[in-house]
Amino acid sequence: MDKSQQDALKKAAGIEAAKLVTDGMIAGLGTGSTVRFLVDELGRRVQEEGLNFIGVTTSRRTQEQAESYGIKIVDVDDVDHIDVTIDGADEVDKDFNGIKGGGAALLWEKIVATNSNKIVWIVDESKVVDTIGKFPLPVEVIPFGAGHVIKHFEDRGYQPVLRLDKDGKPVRTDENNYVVDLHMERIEHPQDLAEDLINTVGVVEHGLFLNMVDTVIVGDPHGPRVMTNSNK
Ligand SMILES: O=C(CO)[C@H](O)[C@H](O)COP(=O)(O)O
Repeated sequence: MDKSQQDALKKAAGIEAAKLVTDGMIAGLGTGSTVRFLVDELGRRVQEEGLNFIGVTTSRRTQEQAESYGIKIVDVDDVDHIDVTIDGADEVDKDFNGIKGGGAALLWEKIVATNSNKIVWIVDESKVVDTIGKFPLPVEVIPFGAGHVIKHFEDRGYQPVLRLDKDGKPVRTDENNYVVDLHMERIEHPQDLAEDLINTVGVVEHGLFLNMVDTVIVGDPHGPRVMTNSNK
C-alpha cells in the first residue's frame, strides 16, 4: 500500500469516527496523522453545521489544530468525565491489545483514555496484526538517568533505541521527557512486559494499551470496518 492509499484509508476511518461526536459531548482527541483527518472533519462540522462540543486533547499539536477550527478545548482536569476519546494506534491485535506512542504522545493519550467512558481507535488496515511488537514499543523515560534505564533494557534483551529528532537531539514529549523505542519484533506476553516496564524506576509510561479500547474503526478499501471489544 502506498502512502496516498494509506492516507485515504486513514481519512475514511477519521470521517466515520467523527460521527460519534454529537452536540453537548466532551470528546477526547488523540494525536497523529489519522487523528488529523478526524479533527479536520470535526472542524468542518463545527464551522458548517454548528456542531457544539468540548474537546480534551492529548497533545499540544492536536490542541493547536482543533483551536484553529474554533473547537473549544479544555484541560483534562477541568472536566469530570469524557464521553468518548478517539485516537489512532500503531498496532492492534485481535485481543484488542495495542501499541501507541509513535507520535510521542503516549502519556497524555493514556491519561485521557483512562478517564474516558468509551475509547475508539481509528487505524488503516495495515495496523491490525496477529502479534504486536513489530512496531517498536515507545516508552516515556525521565531524562535524568535515562542512560541507566536504556542499559537496563539492553540487559533484558528489549533492544532499546533512544528516539532522536532530525537534528540528532533526543525527542522530547509534551512533558519534556525522552522516548525510548523497544525493537522487540514480537511481544508474546504483553501483560508481563507492561508490568516489568512500569516497575522500572525512571519509566513514566509505556505504549502498551492492553484491552483498553472499546471499538476499532479500520479503514479498509471496501469501506470502514468496525471491530467491537466484547471482553471489556
Ligand atoms: O499513538 C500515537 C501518537 O503518540 C498515534 O495515535 C499513533 O502513532 C498512530 O499515528 P498515525 O495515525 O500517524 O499512524
